[in-house]
This record gives sequence, structure tokens and C-alpha cells, in this order.
Amino acid sequence: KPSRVALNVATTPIEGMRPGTSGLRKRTKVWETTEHYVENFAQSIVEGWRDVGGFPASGSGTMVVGGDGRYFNKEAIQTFLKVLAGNGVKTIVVPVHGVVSTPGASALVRRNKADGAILMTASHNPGGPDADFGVKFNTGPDGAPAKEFLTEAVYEKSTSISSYNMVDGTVDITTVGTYTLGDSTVQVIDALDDYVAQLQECFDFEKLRNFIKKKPSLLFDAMHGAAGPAALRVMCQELGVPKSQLYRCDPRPDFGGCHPDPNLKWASELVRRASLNEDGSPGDSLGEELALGVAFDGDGDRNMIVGHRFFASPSDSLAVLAAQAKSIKWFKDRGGLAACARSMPTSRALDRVAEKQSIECYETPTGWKFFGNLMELKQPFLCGEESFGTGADHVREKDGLWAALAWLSVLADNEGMSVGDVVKQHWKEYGRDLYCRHDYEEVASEGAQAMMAHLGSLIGSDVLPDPDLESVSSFSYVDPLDSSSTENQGMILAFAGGGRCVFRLSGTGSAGATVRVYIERPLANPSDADLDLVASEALEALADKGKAVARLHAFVDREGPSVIT
Ligand SMILES: O=P([O-])(O)O[C@H]1O[C@H](COP(=O)(O)O)[C@@H](O)[C@H](O)[C@H]1O
Ligand SMILES: [Mg+2]
Repeated sequence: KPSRVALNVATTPIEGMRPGTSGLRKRTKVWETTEHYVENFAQSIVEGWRDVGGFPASGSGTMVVGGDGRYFNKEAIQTFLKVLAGNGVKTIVVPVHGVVSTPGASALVRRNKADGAILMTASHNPGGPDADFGVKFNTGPDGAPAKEFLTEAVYEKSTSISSYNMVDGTVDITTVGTYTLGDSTVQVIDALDDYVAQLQECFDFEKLRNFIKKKPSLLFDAMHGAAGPAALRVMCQELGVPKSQLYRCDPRPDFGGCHPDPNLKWASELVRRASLNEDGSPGDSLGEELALGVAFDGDGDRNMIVGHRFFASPSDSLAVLAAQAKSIKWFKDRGGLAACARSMPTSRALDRVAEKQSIECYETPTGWKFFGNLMELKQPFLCGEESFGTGADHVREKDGLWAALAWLSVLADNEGMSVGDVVKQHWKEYGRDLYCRHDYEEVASEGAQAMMAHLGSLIGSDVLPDPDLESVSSFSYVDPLDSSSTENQGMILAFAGGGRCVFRLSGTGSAGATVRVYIERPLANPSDADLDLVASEALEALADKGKAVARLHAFVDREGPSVIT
């Protein structure tokens, strides 16, 4: 059959298309109103990816295209369909309505041996015409976020692009079915089946059903993001959790006007119902007797864990899951954890668990993409980050629902205990790391960079500006599988007594710069009094010291952080 000729449309390069920590994130307006913006990026993905290998040759291959459901999701998906069809991708798989969580997409790629996925998401950033939009891409057949050599190849293409290929036409992505677009076949599918099957391999659903029959009080908040449909299906249909214990599970283009970021500030309803204050301290009201509360972000890969009057920091949550790995089928059935990992700014609570289990604990730069190779080396694998990400080698993305089911599995084995009881017991056994993070969002880039340069100038210096400051270093990483090296991944200020302050610039913002300050101090043998310390308060003095060394307030024109988590 003669192939339908794709259109070749002339264009010119558009500046600023370098993907950050997790894809290209910009203000929605940029994507929506800059002529050729989406097409340019789509064509750059195709060509850059083809150059480094892995993108299907014309007339072959399978690509997954979906998103977190935010404003402009459907429009951008249609553009990607046209450009992918114009470049000869044989089969394109689209989750119905174009909505799939990021871990769900990773499962889809893996289970269907697809060549990759392109996802419209800006994660936990708000959605809407005046908010944020983003595009990220994952490789196949592993389903892992694109590594730096690939994102750089795509960026390079974007700087020299002169035309893009496309076919005309649209596909009804609201109805499951098989469609034709140019010479491509577009399969609109219910994407939940593969994801739920994957989770069933990870957890003992029978055990969880029996636990839920005992009516533990649970709350799940999907923040109107992409985790909602999967949460309803797994928690209610499969496990019997009453529907009233789940809320905001319908994905909405503007996330219901909320900031879909599951932290103490933005998951305010869950925080209130757990009877917590915004700084994580227990609130005045006794509130509901909550065994476990979980909030997910816009694209369903992040999670926040709380219990009755208790906030589990992501670093502690990770350490507890490592210590209790035997409660999780995925680990138990495969001989226990083989290794684990955390990003550098994540607290070192995980390291002590790994030491006790005599397994390796890797320390990576921030970004889930750094965990993928480690998972190829050692399985089963658990990893996580302070930025509310937790996951395992069942997919190659962090997975909010997986974390919720992991905690349910732990609680099922610790009858009558809530999240707070489990974490406090953990601290008694392993010690506690007081931990918190201060964010200075959307500050001027020049000042933020000057501050990092100032910290850099202290490396190796004989006279450090604080008597308790032992060293200043810059974090770099060599990947144990492919030996690629990554430099300048954050400045570490090490203080006497094991405390540290880490300074980093975020790679996920859409405008200006965001300075992150991570503050941590270990308590080797916490007494009962230490168990009730509020981390953000107990770390104030150390935070001030670190900021003074960095001269943060001189470089960044702000009185204080915009968010503390
Ligand atoms: O935004 P998500 O949920 O895709 O998450 C992404 O960004 C986080 C924060 O990055 P930054 O500190 O640079 O803002 C990273 O920890 C994470 O690995 C990455 O996948
Ligand atoms: Mg996310």
C-alpha cells in the first residue's frame, strides 16, 4: 500500500528546551502560545533519540503517549500523535482520555515491551493556563526516565531543528478502540489493567483485604491527579476500602484549583484530618483516629505518609520500609532486599538499616533516572528520595500507590499500630535523623547561582566561616553500571557531630531558580523525649548556621523559605 506522505513543516530552533531533573517544564502559556513549540520538541525527541539509538525506525515500533490530565494534556497529546505518525512510528498506545500516572506508564512500557513513552506532565506543579505544563520521556523496554545522554541529544536537536514531520488528523482518545492516523495505528486502551497486575505481583492482596476487613482508619488523597483512578480501583474494588476514605480521585485539568504537591503545606486537608500542624507537629484537636493517610501528586509518583498526629518524613518512610521489607511480598518472595539507594540530600536513616542487613546502600544525585541502572545491577531493590518519592524495581519510576500499599503491608503485620507507632519504634532501634527542607521558590537565578559559586569557593579552604563547620564539598557521582559521571550535584556543608546542610538548585521549576536547603542532624540514641521533637524546630539553629555560611539572605532577596517540609 503506498504510504501517505507526511507533511514536512519548516520551523526554526526555539531557545530553552533543555530538560531538567524530570523533563522539560515551562509555563503552560509557553507551550500553548509559542508557534511550533510542541512540534519542535516532539521532532527533537524523535531525532535526538534516533541519533543515540532506541527510537524505532520508520515503519516500526510502539510508543506510549499519555499524561497526568492537566490543562493542555489532550491538545499536546494530539500534536505528539501527529508528529510521531509523521515520523513513521507504527503503533501508538494512548491511555483512554490521555490520563495515566507516571508509574502506570512505566508499567505499560515494560509489560508491552514498548520502545518508550512520552508523558505530558509537570508532576506536582499546578496546572492551568497560567500554571505549568511539561513533557518527559521514558525509554523502553525498561520504562525508565530518559538518561542524561538522551535528554542532552534531544536538547542539541532542538537548537538546530529546521523542520518537523506530521500527518493531519485527530484521534478520539476518549473512547477505547483502534484508530488509524496516517500509516500509524493508534490504540486507545484502559491502562489500569497492566498497572494493577504489576501491583498484584508486588503485594499480597489477600493479606491486605483481611487487614482492611478489620476496619483500620485510612485516608487517600489523589489531589485530582492521575493516581486517582488507580487508587479507586486498587483500594476500593480490589481491597475493599470504603469509598468514603478516598477523595479527590477524579483527575481534573486544574487539579481542582490546588497545588498537587503532597506535602505538609499543599495536602492541607489530609494534614488537618491527621490533626497535624503545617510544620508537622501534632495539632491541638485529637482529630480522627487515623492509622494511615497517603497523598499522591499530580502524576501519581510521589507520596506523603501520615498517621494520627504524625508526619513521616519521606526519608524516615524509606528507612522504615527497608527495615520492614519482609512485610512486602515483592521483597520477601525474592529472598529479601538485595540493595537500596537514596538521593544524596535524603537523610542517612536508610544507611543504618542497610548496614544492619549487610546490603549496599547507594547514594545518587537527585533524580529518579539515576536509580535505573542500580536496579539492573541488584534486585529486588528499594529506593527513595526526600522529595516524597519511594519505589522499587517493579517499574522504573517512583510510585505513590506502591508506597501506600507498602505501608498498608507493614501495618497489616504490626497489628494495632499506626504510622507514628511504627516510625517511633524504628527510631528506638536504629536511631533518628532529624530532617527538614527549606525551599526558596522562584528567586532570581543570578543570586542563586552566585550563592552556589560562593559555596564552591569554600571547598578546600583552610579558614571556614564557622567554627563547627568541618568541610564543604560538591557532590559528584559515577554510575557503577555505565561509568558515566555527573558533577555539581549539590554543596554539602558538614558540621561537627554529624549534622549537615546541603544546598542545591532545583531542576524542576518552570521559571527563575529554586534554592533547596536540606538540614539533617543524627540522634544516635534518642530518648523518649527526642522521639517527640518537631524536626523543623529542632533544626532551626543548624539551618541558620548553614544559611549564614552560604550567605543565603545576601544572595537571595527573601526573608525566609516559601515552604518547609
Ligand atoms: O517532579 P517529579 O515528581 O517528577 O520528581 C523529580 O524531581 C524531584 C525533585 O527535583 P528537584 O529538587 O530538582 O526539584 C526529584 O527528586 C525526582 O527524582 C524527579 O523525578
Ligand atoms: Mg511527580
